[in-house]
Amino acid sequence: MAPIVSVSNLSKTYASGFKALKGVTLDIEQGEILALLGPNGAGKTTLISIICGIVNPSGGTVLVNGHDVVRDFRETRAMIGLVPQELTTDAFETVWNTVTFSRGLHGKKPNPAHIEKVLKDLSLWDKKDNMLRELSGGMKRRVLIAKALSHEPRVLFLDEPTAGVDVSLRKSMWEVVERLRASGVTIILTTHYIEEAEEIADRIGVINGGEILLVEDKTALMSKLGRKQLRVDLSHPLDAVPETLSAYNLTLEGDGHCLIYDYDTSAERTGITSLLAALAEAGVRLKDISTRQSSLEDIFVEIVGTGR
Ligand SMILES: Nc1ncnc2c1ncn2[C@@H]1O[C@H](COP(=O)(O)OP(=O)(O)OP(=O)(O)O)[C@@H](O)[C@H]1O
Repeated sequence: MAPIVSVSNLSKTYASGFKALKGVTLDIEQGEILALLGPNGAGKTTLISIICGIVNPSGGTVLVNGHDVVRDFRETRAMIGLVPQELTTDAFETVWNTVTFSRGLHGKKPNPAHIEKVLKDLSLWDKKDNMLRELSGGMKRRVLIAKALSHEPRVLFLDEPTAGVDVSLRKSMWEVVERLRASGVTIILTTHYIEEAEEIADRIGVINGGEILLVEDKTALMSKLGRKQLRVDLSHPLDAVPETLSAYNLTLEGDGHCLIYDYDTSAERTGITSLLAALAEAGVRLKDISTRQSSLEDIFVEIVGTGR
């Protein structure tokens, strides 16, 4: 299937001369959840803004369902919903009117039944006649999502949807995202919460310094770059790693009370069995052993740190 969004060789130089995007190429598949991770200033918002037609590119192209975002602006904009970081609508307007108005802005005919469904899905139905200023922060965020869904977009961009949101609301927003995906909407989210990407994304894109460093299936990424660590707590501290264990690349930590062994999860043999035998052979007595899997966060820090 052709990608729903196709970005090729996209660049953006702002009027100040700053190069925010340097030749970004990225295909987004229909129906997936793609999380874009990157440090502050990486270019995430710039990329999203160009796809949504809010910022003009300096070079390259973006196609949404085959339409160019610059040339066929109306068609592409109608297919996209954008949930920005902040609510900028009139605080004295009601939820119902705000969301209904949003639909009209995209040139769609009124459809009260759709607006009702969106508000119900987002648990905002009982607040439909409230003014925005009467809502809690979390409800205001859900209004932003409702606005973005008002015109039935096929692609939804969420720019840090859960920044500053409490844990339970974050989980309920993830459920909303999951339901949207189940209904066929393609979702791209930027986030600083790596745990969020780990939880809900199908693919992870890492962007830094205006360049895409990697786009990969989440599970494949975790198993390819994920490493495991075996921690061996010792009954008696060691001054140094015994000579006979030098082949294992062990590190001694905790004032000699703990040996750390890094191993590759994808390797056929992890070497754990022979390590444990070698430890016994060397007369090293164990108190406890535990393992730790590197998280997406460890992987992210490694990728961004080395710029690979
Ligand atoms: N209008 C502008 N004029 C000049 N430079 C800009 C403009 N907008 C953004 N930039 C610069 O482009 C770079 C990328 O910004 P962008 O907002 O895309 O990053 P981001 O990845 O979304 O960051 P954050 O995670 O902090 O939201 C930053 O260095 C920023 O200062």
